[in-house]
Amino acid sequence: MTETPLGLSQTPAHARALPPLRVAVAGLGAVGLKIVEALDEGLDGCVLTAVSARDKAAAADRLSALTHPVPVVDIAELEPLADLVVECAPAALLPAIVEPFLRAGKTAVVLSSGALLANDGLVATARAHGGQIVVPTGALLGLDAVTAAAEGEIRAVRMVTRKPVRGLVGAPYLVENNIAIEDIISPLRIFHGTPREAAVGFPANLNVAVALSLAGIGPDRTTLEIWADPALERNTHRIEVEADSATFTMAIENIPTDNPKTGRITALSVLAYLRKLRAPLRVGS
Ligand SMILES: NC(=O)C1=CN([C@@H]2O[C@H](COP(=O)(O)OP(=O)(O)OC[C@H]3O[C@@H](n4cnc5c(N)ncnc54)[C@H](OP(=O)(O)O)[C@@H]3O)[C@@H](O)[C@H]2O)C=CC1
Ligand SMILES: O=C([O-])CC(=O)C(=O)O
Repeated sequence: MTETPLGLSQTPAHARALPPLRVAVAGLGAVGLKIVEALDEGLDGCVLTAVSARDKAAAADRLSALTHPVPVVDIAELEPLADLVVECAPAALLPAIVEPFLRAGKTAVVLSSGALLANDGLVATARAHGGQIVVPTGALLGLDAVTAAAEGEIRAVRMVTRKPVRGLVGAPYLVENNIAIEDIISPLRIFHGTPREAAVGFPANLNVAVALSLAGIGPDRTTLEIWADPALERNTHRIEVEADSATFTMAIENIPTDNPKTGRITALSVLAYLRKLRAPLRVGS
């Protein structure tokens, strides 16, 4: 971690006094493995206590270098082992991972945020049991500003996503609409609609658009364009917000992980969130 001006990377006294937050990670791909490795190296106030993976033998292999080994268990076995779960698995597994934690009044950090729209009963579950669903900023930026603007009136939120072809190939929307992008030689707009529609058509690509919509004016009023660009190496998102408090434009170019759909900053966003939970000074909301 970069040393901060106020020494935030040092373990604060009160974090040492509180029992560490027990963290489970569900899914050991591009996001999950990075989070697991960082927790194993040590993150103030948190301790990794369990992970879940599709192939337990392969997971044990991937985790063999950990200093503090943890059990690899089925999704259904995670909840008793942790206070908080980080969901970073395929979107279809979202309810199975998150619901037990919410029912126990615990926290679920959700990366497959697009799947929240088809599973919106989870919010009622969280409310009924005192649990909390956290959608981190993930591969995006500026959700603090969008939620602040939403305390006033937001008139419009527009997002334009441009991705390398390899990060989009195979998306259900492209398959269903016979849109071939493998051989394009110039940028092609492949989608214009809402985050709600994109969550169905691009379930592994546009979690960020749903997160933005949940922060602002919702998945039906936010507008979204998706472009496939053969010249791009990075997933790029440009966002414009018009509100009664401010007008702002934000842009991010995400360096991909081994998974071309997922930017490196995604896992770091979760680590930053976890670090803030027990920090004596919290910057950003
Ligand atoms: N909110 C945001 O900003 C972002 C969200 N995402 C989303 O986060 C999620 C994780 O992304 P990423 O890490 O890149 O995805 P990966 O595909 O790299 O990893 C997903 C992992 O989940 C594992 N998995 C599959 N089935 C199970 C199971 N039954 N139990 C436990 N684990 C299982 C897979 O195992 P195996 O490899 O063996 O199949 C794989 O290791 C995705 O839904 C992605 O769309 C991604 C980027 C940004
Ligand atoms: O939306 C996602 O799930 C991932 C994404 O665009 C990115 O990493 O830039």
